[in-house]
Amino acid sequence: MSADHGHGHGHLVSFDPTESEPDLHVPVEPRGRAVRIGIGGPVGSGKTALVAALARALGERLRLAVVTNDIYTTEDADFLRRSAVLAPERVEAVQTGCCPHTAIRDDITANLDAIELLEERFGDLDLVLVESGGDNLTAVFSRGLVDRQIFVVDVAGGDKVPRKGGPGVTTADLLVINKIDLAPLVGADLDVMTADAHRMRGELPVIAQSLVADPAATAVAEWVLAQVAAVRALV
Ligand SMILES: Nc1nc2c(ncn2[C@@H]2O[C@H](COP(=O)(O)OP(=O)(O)OP(=O)(O)O)[C@@H](O)[C@H]2O)c(=O)[nH]1
Repeated sequence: MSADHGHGHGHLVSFDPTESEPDLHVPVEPRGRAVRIGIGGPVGSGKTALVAALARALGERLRLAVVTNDIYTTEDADFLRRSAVLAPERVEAVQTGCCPHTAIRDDITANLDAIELLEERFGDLDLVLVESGGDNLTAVFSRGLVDRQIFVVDVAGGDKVPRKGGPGVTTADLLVINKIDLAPLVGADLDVMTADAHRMRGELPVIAQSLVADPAATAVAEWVLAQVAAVRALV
């Protein structure tokens, strides 16, 4: 439905901000495999930096591996290998060659193959982090690929991002508002961002963080540990 408001065109107004394309895959069985957590969000919001922080925080406590998704390159995997936060062979890159959301939502085969390769290489793994390529606010992971998903937005994208909605912001198991150290520099109102995020998400959690101030992403790392325990408890 479009709303005509007197200046010659209409705006679409009837979208449900939580709506996403149907998930084509059945939720993955938790038995006998690593817990999988997807990390998605717009380009440059800090997904790779968060993966590096989690590897730093949890690498000693969990048997951890990472799958990265890039459209044309293996940039994110190369960054993680160079940053030496985890052994290079613990990082597998998927080159999506198409819109990143397709590879995490519709045709998830390349990501499932990468996870399988890591599981074969390391035997028992506790956790696989799957980083999506940077996409838009509509990109979410299939439940056939991951058990939980984190959506990362950043203050540099503007304080209106949380209230724009989209299934990442509204339905991800955790919303991270990243780069809060930059809020004064870009004129973003953190209180507005956080309040909008809670309004859009109901009971679902929101963490505001700066990886500059806290390179170990302490609050997100704690959330991840709790999710690993929760998924394990289902088995
Ligand atoms: N100031 C500040 N910079 C950050 C923070 N987190 C990440 N960055 C920087 O933001 C830039 C983008 O971070 P990335 O982790 O590469 O972002 P990304 O979401 O993985 O990007 P794509 O994979 O291209 O979508 C890098 O220069 C990071 O160092 C933060 O909390 N504060």
